[in-house]
Amino acid sequence: MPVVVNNQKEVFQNIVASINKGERLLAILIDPDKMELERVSDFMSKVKASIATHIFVGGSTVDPFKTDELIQKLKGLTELPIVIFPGDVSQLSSHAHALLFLSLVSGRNPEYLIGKQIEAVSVLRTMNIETIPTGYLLIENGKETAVERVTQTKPLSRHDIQHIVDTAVASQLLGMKCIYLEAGSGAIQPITADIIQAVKEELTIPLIIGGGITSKQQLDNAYEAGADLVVIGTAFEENASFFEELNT
Ligand SMILES: CC(C)=CCC/C(C)=C/CC/C(C)=C/CC/C(C)=C/COP(=O)(O)OP(=O)(O)O
Ligand SMILES: O=P(O)(O)OC[C@@H](O)CO
Ligand SMILES: [Mg+2]
Repeated sequence: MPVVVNNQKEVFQNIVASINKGERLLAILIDPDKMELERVSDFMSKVKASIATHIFVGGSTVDPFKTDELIQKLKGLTELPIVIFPGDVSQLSSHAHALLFLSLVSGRNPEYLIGKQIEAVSVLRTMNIETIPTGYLLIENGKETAVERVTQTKPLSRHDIQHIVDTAVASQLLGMKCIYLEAGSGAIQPITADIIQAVKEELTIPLIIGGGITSKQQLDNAYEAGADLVVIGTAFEENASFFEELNT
């Protein structure tokens, strides 16, 4: 069987089309380890009434099979594209619409630069899922993050903006279709406007921003600075009324 990977590029192309129309995209990140299946239906009715445009599913550590179970359930409850944001190969599911094919380019751990990706190929061969090559940059936020622990890598200094920009541009030159600047789940300080602006200025591909965004103001700040798609997880996990705040 020929190797993978899909000719449909719908999710990515729709992201680009939306950006070109000036739309602001918002992904709600659902962590399979933190979302009980009984709660999904109620949660998704709030998502439906919100400004969310995408569902991301993933976690830095997740029980095998939980992702697939959750995605199957989500599919009956939403029309939004469901995109896997994987911490590991065990999170791949044939039921998702797309997969962020991440490489952790801020780190120097070969497992997360190319090892997991090679491991994923034998699984991808069995599914027909759109893959979106994504350069993933972890930026320090003031406390150690789960991604740092799991990958045994150091985040980039938030003060060395030039190095962050150069890392993002190198990723684009390597052929990445998206850049994801990550402050980490529950970050004390989200990615700053200065960093977003400087990176956006030199990129021609979509820019994803996530980590530590817990207010409408912070969300708007990220868009104003140049974020194309913002990812929010923890704020929805910890504060059910955040959905209402977003709709104001
Ligand atoms: C391409 C494939 C199959 C795998 C990629 C593997 C790579 C490079 C992963 C990048 C590093 C990593 C562990 C990313 C995790 C991304 C993620 C889903 C973060 C969200 O989880 P958190 O919310 O940070 O952590 P908690 O689970 O602790 O809340
Ligand atoms: O959970 P939060 O802090 O919203 O972060 C979202 C995502 O970028 C984490 O990988
Ligand atoms: Mg989390």
